[in-house]
Amino acid sequence: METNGENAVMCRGLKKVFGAGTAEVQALRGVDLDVRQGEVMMLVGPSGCGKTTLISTVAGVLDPSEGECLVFGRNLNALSDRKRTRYRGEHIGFVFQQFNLIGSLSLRENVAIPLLLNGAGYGEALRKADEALKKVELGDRTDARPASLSGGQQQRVAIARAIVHGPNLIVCDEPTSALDHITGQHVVELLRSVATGEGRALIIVTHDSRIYRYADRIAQMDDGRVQRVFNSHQEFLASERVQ
Ligand SMILES: Nc1ncnc2c1ncn2[C@@H]1O[C@H](COP(=O)(O)OP(=O)(O)OP(=O)(O)O)[C@@H](O)[C@H]1O
Repeated sequence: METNGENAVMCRGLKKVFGAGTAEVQALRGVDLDVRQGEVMMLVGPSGCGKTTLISTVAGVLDPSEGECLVFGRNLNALSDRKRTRYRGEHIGFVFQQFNLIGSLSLRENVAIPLLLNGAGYGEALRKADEALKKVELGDRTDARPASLSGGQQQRVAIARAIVHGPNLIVCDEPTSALDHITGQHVVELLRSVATGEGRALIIVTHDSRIYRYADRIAQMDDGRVQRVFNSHQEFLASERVQ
């Protein structure tokens, strides 16, 4: 993966329209956003302002209606479906509010899924899954089923699954909202430790003010646009107090 020191993510004039006619929704109305390598960028803003649409577009899951988004210098939307799926599978990891684990599979099988989708052999995939589970301190539970774990532990399995293939960009949609305060903090600390560094970046959509302090920068969205980017959580909280 070449990085050349460029931004991890660079969005310019990103627009996304869902539906048509009277059902038309302009979810993104011209987003400009840079995410630097090595940083944790949090996206905040009221419900419906376009946060999930933005990270889905950045991650190449949705096509923008207009504008451009480069991920490590690459325009995913210019790639064929096959190449884009491959790029996503190799370089991007996803963590959601719901852990989305498969109940009938063991933890190690759940975590191995991205590698198997990328074409890895079964044995190698399981070995790497075990390593990822160790990183999230569940190395002693590899054969367990998800239902036997607490919510925080299940989210840690979901993080192991998001990092098992060594992605450069991890996008998270409300990763702590189903967790209690302390567990949520542990989960974000873990995400920070595994997902940042040169050639990497972490984007977290959140409503959870208790985790703002783990952000390097906070982008505030409203009405389909990034209205302002704060250089620290203190700066963001100070602006909230003024309003
Ligand atoms: N697939 C879709 N089809 C039609 N409209 C959609 C679709 N996905 C999102 N929208 C609409 O786009 C707008 C932005 O939605 P989005 O989920 O990105 O907001 P959000 O900021 O993530 O909200 P929340 O914080 O509630 O999750 C909303 O009006 C939503 O109803």
